[in-house]
Amino acid sequence: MNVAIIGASGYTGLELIKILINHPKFNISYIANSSGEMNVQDLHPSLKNVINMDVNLANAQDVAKVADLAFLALPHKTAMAFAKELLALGIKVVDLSADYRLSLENYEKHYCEHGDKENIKDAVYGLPEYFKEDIKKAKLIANPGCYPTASLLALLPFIDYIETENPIFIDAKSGVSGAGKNPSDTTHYCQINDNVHAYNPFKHRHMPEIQEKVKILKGKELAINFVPHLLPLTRGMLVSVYATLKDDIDVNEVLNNAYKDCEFIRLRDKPVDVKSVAGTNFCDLFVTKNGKALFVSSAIDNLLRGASSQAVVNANILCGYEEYEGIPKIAYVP
Ligand SMILES: NC(=O)C1=CN([C@@H]2O[C@H](COP(=O)(O)OP(=O)(O)OC[C@H]3O[C@@H](n4cnc5c(N)ncnc54)[C@H](OP(=O)(O)O)[C@@H]3O)[C@@H](O)[C@H]2O)C=CC1
Ligand SMILES: CC(=O)N[C@@H](CCC(=O)OP(=O)(O)O)C(=O)O
Repeated sequence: MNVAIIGASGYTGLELIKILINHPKFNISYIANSSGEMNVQDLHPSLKNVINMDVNLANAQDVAKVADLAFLALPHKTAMAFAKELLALGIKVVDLSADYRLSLENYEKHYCEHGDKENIKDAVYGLPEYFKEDIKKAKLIANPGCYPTASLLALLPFIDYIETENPIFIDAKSGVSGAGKNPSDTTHYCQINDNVHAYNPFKHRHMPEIQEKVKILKGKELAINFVPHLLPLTRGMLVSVYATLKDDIDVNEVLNNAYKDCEFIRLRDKPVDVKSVAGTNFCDLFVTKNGKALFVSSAIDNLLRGASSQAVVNANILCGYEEYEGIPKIAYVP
């Protein structure tokens, strides 16, 4: 199947190219950014002698001539304009931005006015472990945020077993590539190097995304206290969930039962780390308890399981391929 990548000059766009070059079923037929008129090797010198393609100025009509499915690796707000046009042209869309992840009401509360109120209703949240049947039938996939991916995979199996009156904390840490390729004061080398800090505590836009999906899947409206941190790493995400158990349960059994048939979840018997998942679609999970205190830890690669490889898994499921086809599994270790 021919596919397009729009936003190919960004960090997640590059990861999409790298995965799709080796994919047994997808063929990259169109790549674009906001300017075009260059070769992909000018954008990404790391792809020299690997792929030789023109980069186009992104245009939905042109996509429709050469592709059946498009990956949108674009900023929020920009993505919805392209998605709307592509869907009208009969192109399936996997959107890596936040534009279709939330209900219309929640989106407009936490982002901005929505420019595609028609399609947001039918978008499917692309967390394969929980929405696979819906993904199979979708035309538009909203790929989850990186923090919600790591947080939901750790938290969801325990929702039925924790005291929901006590605070639930999610302490999350991300590598700097999570902020995209454009540098800012916060991501400047001198600010990030040898440093670590929290940002937007209890106010980050991924908190409502986590809460909304817990409500949909578990029927519970929970106050989840989400605090992200920035780490001096290029890629990687480590999430720690702290909550209180109702009863003395076997926490490993809960996790095992939740994910026993899941290709891309690995249960670890020691606390997880980001390097063991870097370059892969795995989410590694570890759980332990101290009396009623619960600790669940999850690690993903923010650019892959948190974005591009999860997007290709969603496309695999959507197209009726095996979910693991062409998906990276070997980590960048050491
Ligand atoms: N980085 C991460 O870890 C994660 C990112 N995401 C989401 O994925 C999306 C992409 O993120 P990321 O790759 O980090 O972002 P980058 O900032 O690295 O890249 C953005 C891309 O969008 C392109 N672009 C911007 N405006 C336009 C336009 N009007 N027309 C065509 N192309 C345009 C840019 O092209 P140009 O070079 O021409 O400006 C660039 O290729 C975002 O929505 C982000 O929130 C989701 C999960 C994790
Ligand atoms: C380190 C860093 O800045 N991370 C980004 C999240 C990136 C991401 O996955 O989320 P979206 O797709 O919702 O942008 C942030 O905190 O906004």
